[in-house]
Amino acid sequence: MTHALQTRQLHVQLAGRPVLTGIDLQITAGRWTCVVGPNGAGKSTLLKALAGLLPHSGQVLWQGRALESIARRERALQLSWLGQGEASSLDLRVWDVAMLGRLPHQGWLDAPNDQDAQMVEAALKATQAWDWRERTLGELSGGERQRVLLARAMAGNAPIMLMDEPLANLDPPHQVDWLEQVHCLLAQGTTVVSVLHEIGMALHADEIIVMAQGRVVHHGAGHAAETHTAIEAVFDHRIRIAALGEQWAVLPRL
Ligand SMILES: Nc1ncnc2c1ncn2[C@@H]1O[C@H](COP(=O)(O)OP(=O)(O)OP(=O)(O)O)[C@@H](O)[C@H]1O
Repeated sequence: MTHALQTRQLHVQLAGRPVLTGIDLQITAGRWTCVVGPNGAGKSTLLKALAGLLPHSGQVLWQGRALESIARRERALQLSWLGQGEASSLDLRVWDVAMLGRLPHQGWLDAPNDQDAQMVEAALKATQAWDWRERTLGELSGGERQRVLLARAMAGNAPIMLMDEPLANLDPPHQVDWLEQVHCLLAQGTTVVSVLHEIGMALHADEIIVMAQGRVVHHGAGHAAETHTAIEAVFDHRIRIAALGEQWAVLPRL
């Protein structure tokens, strides 16, 4: 089995405080892995460390290679990133924002070519953001902006895609669209890792990493009963995961 991403004894400190402690992970290539856990558990920090965006101790490996040995440009081609609440310039046109996703494919000072334009068009259409291509980001709602940023990440066409709370601000139909976009990415062989608070959506993932207090407390299949038990426990049994046909419902335990 190929591992798209691995960590060995990963530790991260922020402002002198340990935030991730001794994380050993193996993330399977071509599958969707979802990271869940309570606020402050370290999910975003883990995603950033996997992306090489944070100083850390221990090892992060991409396709078996130590992150330090991979040049910046190659990293940008290998991995796309959709961050949480990104401060993109609100004056930029939607088209230009999505085109930023093509930067790693372009030479220094080169204008975008036809292939770049085709990829951007396909990504904006996939997230139903095409009609806004001439508008600026500042003229869009939070959920609409999120769909443009998702298009930017998809336009990069990287084999690994990391997304931190991609469903934030999306209404239910667009959350379902996102799930379908993930399935399209998986069909192309992309490895997807996402942090989600929407547990009902997360349960559709192939694998789930359950975190608490800077540690991984469980890593298992999204459909496995042990995974559901671990999720309920990490949320202090305030939620219950119940089977509903071939899916699951996440219910508040009142
Ligand atoms: N820049 C920072 N400096 C210091 N501490 C930080 C910083 N960023 C995050 N932390 C702390 O690190 C811990 C983990 O934060 P992180 O954002 O990874 O959690 P999370 O699981 O993604 O939370 P949430 O679900 O609320 O988004 C928290 O206790 C947080 O307060």
